[in-house]
Amino acid sequence: MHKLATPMCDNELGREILKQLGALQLNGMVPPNGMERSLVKASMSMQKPALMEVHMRFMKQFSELERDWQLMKDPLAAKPETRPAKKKAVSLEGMRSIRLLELKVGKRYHGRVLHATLCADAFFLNLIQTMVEDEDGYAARVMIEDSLAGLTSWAKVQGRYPNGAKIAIKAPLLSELPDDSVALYVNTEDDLIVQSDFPAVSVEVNVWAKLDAAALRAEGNRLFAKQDWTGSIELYTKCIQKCLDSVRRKPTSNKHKKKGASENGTTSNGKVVDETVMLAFSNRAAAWMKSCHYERALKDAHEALTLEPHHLKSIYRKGCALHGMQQYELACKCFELALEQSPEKDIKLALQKSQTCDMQSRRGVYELSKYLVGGFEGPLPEFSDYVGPVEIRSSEGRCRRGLFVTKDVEVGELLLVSNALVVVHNGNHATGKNTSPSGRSNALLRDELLCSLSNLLLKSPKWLEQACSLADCECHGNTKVPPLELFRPNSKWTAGKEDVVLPRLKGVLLQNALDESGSCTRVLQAGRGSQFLGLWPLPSFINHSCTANAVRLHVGDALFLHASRHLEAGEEVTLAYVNTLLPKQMRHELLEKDHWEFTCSCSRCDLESNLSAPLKQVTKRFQSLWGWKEAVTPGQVECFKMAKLALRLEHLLKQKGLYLYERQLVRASFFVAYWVGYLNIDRLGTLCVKLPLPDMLIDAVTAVAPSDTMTSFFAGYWLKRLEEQGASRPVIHDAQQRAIHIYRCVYGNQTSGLLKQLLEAHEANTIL
Ligand SMILES: C[S@@+](CC[C@H](N)C(=O)[O-])C[C@H]1O[C@@H](n2cnc3c(N)ncnc32)[C@H](O)[C@@H]1O
Repeated sequence: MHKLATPMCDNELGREILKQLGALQLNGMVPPNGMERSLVKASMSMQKPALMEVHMRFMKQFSELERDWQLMKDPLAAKPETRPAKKKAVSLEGMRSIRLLELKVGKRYHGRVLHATLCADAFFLNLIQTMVEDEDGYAARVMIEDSLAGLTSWAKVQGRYPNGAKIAIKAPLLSELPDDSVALYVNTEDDLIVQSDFPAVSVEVNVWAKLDAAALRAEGNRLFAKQDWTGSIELYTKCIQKCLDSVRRKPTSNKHKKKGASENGTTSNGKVVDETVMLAFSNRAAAWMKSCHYERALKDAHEALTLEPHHLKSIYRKGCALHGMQQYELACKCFELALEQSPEKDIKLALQKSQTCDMQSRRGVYELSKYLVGGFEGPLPEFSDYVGPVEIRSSEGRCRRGLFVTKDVEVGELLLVSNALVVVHNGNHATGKNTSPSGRSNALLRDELLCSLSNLLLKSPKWLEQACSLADCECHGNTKVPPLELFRPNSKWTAGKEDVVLPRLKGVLLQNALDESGSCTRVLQAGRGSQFLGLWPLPSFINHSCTANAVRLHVGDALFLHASRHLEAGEEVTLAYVNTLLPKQMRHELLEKDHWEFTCSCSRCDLESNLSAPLKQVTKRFQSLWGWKEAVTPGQVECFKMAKLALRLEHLLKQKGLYLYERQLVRASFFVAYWVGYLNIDRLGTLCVKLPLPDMLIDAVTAVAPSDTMTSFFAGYWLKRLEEQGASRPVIHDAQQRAIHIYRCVYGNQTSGLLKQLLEAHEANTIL
């Protein structure tokens, strides 16, 4: 039964209505359970169509409810009431605009105003609820808390907040609701101003109208110094507009305009029309840069240079914008040009950075050693993207597209490097194009990621096109193979006409966002939370396999993809989306839980399906014992049971007469059962003697997941054990070579010395 919350209203009539509504509920005349929940759920993602649909359904039911009640009480009272006259002394003076998508959950925006249109009929339960749409077409649910006094019926509420009315929300706050959803919260009615109450935008215009162009630029500089990039951009824009308006008004300026006017109305004939406008363009370029709008920064730097070709800061800013767009070669040229004018340290450093990135993106050579040893400490570096010997191609079956190698590739060879479009961390620090620190649940991480992504895509047509090229949940026919140029630094790429809607973006994230889990994932992130969720464009084309052949190594926001096996030219590159050292049924459950929306039918899954009934029983037993999997030292009884299960499996494998490779695949699925036996060899005695040698298990897990943490951990453990037992030198040498090979699968083509160092560091931490 749907339950109405306690009303916020102390009005007699309001209480009466709610009491009557309560009575109606008992007669079954209530919105179905979950209706309100669907509304808030829909509002979380600001998907206008979904939000509207639930809102309308709710509205309809609510209005029927109220009409029934009115008719019951007094048939005449059912007529809509007129809007109560309500005059307020309101002012929006000095407040700057903000858009819905710019709002962050939990942050109140003082001094900002959200201009919007009511796009649904308002209604109320314990507070007034309605929907607004901002000028970008994004919609949100609004909850007006302190608003019931004098508005005790649906008709009155609608009269006060009529559909289509323009409103302004002062100091907006996107607030989290108890069920993890978000809504725009307005604490008092005074913060929500309906248009007829105020002379809309004109107040704001008047404030700035009083200032001349130089004062507007100075005001922009002041906001820039306060790191208010959006605010400074607004003021530089007003300054530019003012200058251009005055130029247009002067008859002499029209002559300039005819000769070589750019689209902004400035001249490109080398003569400086107005220093103020040039500086405003240049400063706005800096502000765009700071908010990661690199294309816009480039355009403004270009405008400034059209007016003053030798303006040092504009040349430097143009270089920075090009660097941000991964046009490293062109960026270097700008910095070299700037250095000819002034040997400033900042310019030298910028040149060095662009040269390094240029080299990395062309040759795929990265210096990772200092992040691999030394506990991954130190500041996070910037790595450029790199597209190695890979291509995107149509893939068979349900996979649509996939990533394939274009030549034979050896173990450890770097296939690509990709920086996150967006990433959110469940921990402390975060950097990158668009990252945000938090301490949130998985669902909220996803929402935060969606919010960051939708903001980011407004900033660059290239990022937008990259996101649009990815698959979404509904398989909306996205089988087009995008050109690799879209992902390659320094490439010539021209923007298409991509557009994206939020529901599709949500689908894109569900299908492509990667986290820290999976058998072929290693994370090196100094000082960050270990949990993250992000979107890396090119790696999003890699399909899943339960015997994957590549590994992703996360260093900061960069994802390094290495081959973890030898690959032949034309072979598909695969990653394990989930932990693959588990039985088929558990792998499939994990894939399903992670919203991947496919059932893996790789040869390993097929093999396990073919072993059907007997393997099913072992799996069931394994799952029931799996509860204590994380415990390093489970009780002796559990260890005994697990080890016995491994023996039962060995018996089954013998009976079925499988090939060695097939046996390895199945053993790897029950890795934990063997592992517990080996770890407790001293406690379990004769039982463990019957288990196959640990070398066989290492081979099995290497065959399935050469880069899994467990694989390298186990190889390191066994090496240490052999040394302690005083095994012969050749035996220890072989174990060491095998462990180093496994480390190469994980960390890529590092020197043998470095891999040995890593192995020793690992051994020191091994629990024995
Ligand atoms: C990260 S995308 C991989 C690229 C995707 N195939 C494409 O065309 O863009 C993940 C989606 O690819 C599909 N996929 C990945 N691996 C698969 C597999 N082994 N079998 C079937 N579909 C798979 C699923 O639809 C999955 O949700």
